[in-house]
Amino acid sequence: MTAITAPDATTGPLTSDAHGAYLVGKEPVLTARGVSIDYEVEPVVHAVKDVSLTLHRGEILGLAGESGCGKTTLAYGLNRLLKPPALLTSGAVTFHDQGGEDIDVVALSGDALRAFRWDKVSMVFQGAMNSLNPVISVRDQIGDVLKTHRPGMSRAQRAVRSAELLELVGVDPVRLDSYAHELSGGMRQRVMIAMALALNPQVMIMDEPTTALDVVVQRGILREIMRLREQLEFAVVFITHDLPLLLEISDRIAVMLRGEIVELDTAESIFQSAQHPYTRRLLGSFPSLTGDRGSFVRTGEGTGEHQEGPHA
Ligand SMILES: Nc1ncnc2c1ncn2[C@@H]1O[C@H](COP(=O)(O)OP(=O)(O)OP(=O)(O)O)[C@@H](O)[C@H]1O
Repeated sequence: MTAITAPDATTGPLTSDAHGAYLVGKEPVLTARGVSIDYEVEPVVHAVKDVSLTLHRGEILGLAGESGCGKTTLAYGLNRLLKPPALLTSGAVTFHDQGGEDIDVVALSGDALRAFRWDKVSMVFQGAMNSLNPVISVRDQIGDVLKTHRPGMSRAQRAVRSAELLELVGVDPVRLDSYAHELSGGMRQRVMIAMALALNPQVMIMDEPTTALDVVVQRGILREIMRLREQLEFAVVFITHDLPLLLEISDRIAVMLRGEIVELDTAESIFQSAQHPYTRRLLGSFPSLTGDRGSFVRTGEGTGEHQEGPHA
């Protein structure tokens, strides 16, 4: 088996071909069993149907499928972010905490639920970069997360941690004094990722985290996420329409069709030997995945993005 090396921060593919090797011996961190979620409207929308999956420590699990298949609804269900008319009608979601405790996510409420979100599982939303508060500095926004969830931290400790978090995501800590409008889209998204990382979550759910950004900025941020995942060992549920991208970054990919997971396998197997006709159709709908050029997906060759700097 090929040895795993950290991808170079500035050049080369986002991740190595041996990615799937991360799963060997890894414990589960989040499991969903028989999860069904409806939107209680007229007529009822069965958005997620009997979904079961296991996310392992440090794993990147890609969720693929066309618009409306239920990816976001499932992700919200995993993090207990569903709001009416969405309702989890059946199933279990269990978080397997680092200390060995199993947490019944569906049963959480009140303070325990608030602590669980951010602390154990955090989320970077689609378009999150637009949700930074325009009248509060980056310092105070990161500080607020720390103040709420780590009340024992002093102001000085919060300042140190906030600077460290910006450095982690490739933003110069002088930006702590900036406001959202003073930052580029890429920087704002990096700040959102810094906030999601603030409490050292064991799982991050990322829903189209870079879709609104241009390709060079997107790849810079993704590379940072890949590097941080190796450094901090959080697991990622990564949602995007961009199947070529998912094949490149994911350890495993779950393919959703009309609320169900129709195929779940390693990225390699999905690419080489997809079993479900829908998966094959989905792969076929991306010209870059077919023919000779398809090879760039697993190697990063020929994408013309090697000259890009790390702080795009
Ligand atoms: N508030 C709502 N009320 C009723 N139906 C909804 C609501 N939100 C989503 N749905 C429906 O639930 C289904 C799943 O939607 P969801 O947003 O989870 O899909 P998705 O795969 O994430 O799509 P996209 O990639 O476009 O975000 C769709 O049929 C959608 O129309």
